[in-house]
Amino acid sequence: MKGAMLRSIQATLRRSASALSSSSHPLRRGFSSESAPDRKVAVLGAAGGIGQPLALLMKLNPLVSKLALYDIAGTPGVAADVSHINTRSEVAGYMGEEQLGHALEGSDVVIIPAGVPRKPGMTRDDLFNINASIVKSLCTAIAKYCPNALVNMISNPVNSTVPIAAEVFKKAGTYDEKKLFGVTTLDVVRAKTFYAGKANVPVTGVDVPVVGGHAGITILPLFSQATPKANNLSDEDIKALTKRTQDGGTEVVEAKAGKGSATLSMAYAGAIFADACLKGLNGVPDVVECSFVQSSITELPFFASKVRLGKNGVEEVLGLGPLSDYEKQGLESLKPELKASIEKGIKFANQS
Ligand SMILES: NC(=O)c1ccc[n+]([C@@H]2O[C@H](COP(=O)([O-])OP(=O)(O)OC[C@H]3O[C@@H](n4cnc5c(N)ncnc54)[C@H](O)[C@@H]3O)[C@@H](O)[C@H]2O)c1
Ligand SMILES: O=C(O)C[C@H](O)C(=O)O
Repeated sequence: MKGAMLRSIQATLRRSASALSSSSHPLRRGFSSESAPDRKVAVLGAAGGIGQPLALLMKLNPLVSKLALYDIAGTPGVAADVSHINTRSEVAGYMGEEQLGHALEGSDVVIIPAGVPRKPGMTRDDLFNINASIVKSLCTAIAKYCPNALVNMISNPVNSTVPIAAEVFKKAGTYDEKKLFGVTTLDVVRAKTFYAGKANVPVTGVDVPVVGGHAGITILPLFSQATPKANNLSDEDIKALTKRTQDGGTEVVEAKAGKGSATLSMAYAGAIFADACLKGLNGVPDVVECSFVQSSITELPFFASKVRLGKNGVEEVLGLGPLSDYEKQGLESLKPELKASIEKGIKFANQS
């Protein structure tokens, strides 16, 4: 019995490794390691629940030549572990504030999953008091040591931490709106999974844009634009899918029952988004992902929508496209909450 189980696990691992090494895998498409330019990626919060699997996935990405893993504790072990994987990038671990500058220097992309996660009963905004200060100090260091890097903000509440980062960069004189991203890819990942399940279509071909922000009703999946089109979904189905996408984070927080929030699916989503940023930097055409960025597609200064990525980061913020009446309502309902979260971040960054 044990032998059969072991053989089955080994077969699964072999299949996963072979899928990852295939040039059609989303994390490998675009360049072979031989033709890709040198790119340094830094992960801040690398010893955490998201940081560790994200470090693994970035180590598997052939577009990365240097991987810097930074945390306030625990990075030497994570870095030693990940560094033994026989892929392109050189890995270095950095621990404690005095090593943060070295971790950041020369970075092309900085991914930030540093900070505390939710426990059941908490909103993402309940994390503000702790995470706002963490993000502020990390962004101050980014402005000093790698002001040209693309910043992928994962730390919650994203609706406030992205405006905080923007204000810190403005004060430092380094702000470039094309280079700051709130990572909302997990909302897209969830919307695709839930839609494929309900519509009974293969998930690999599914696309669903998700706009707005990254908390509760500010997460607005646009199922009217989902592809392939599903004719078997009722209005009630779309409402249920919307609610499940909006509550996806809470579903995981409750299932983990006090042991944190989404880490593995977030690491996957974070790796997909960072890979898209790297492809854009490398000049791969037509790289489009949803992200929470500085925006003028609504009256709000930051908004998540489809974004075309290029050699300088954001190349174009794409519009919302045609919305159903239900989505139009959702859009109007989310604006006051999103506006308040953005303003809270801006106020925090400027008062302390
Ligand atoms: N954007 C999203 O879709 C999304 C999804 C899931 C989680 N998150 C958020 O990501 C964050 C991290 O979640 P997690 O589950 O990995 O938490 P975690 O507690 O497991 O890990 C966080 C890590 O951050 C480190 N850290 C704390 N202060 C730091 C600092 N000043 N500098 C560097 N590192 C620091 C901790 O030492 C820890 O290793 C949370 O805020 C969570 O809400 C966002
Ligand atoms: O829900 C959380 O607190 C974490 C994250 O924002 C998520 O969407 O899973």
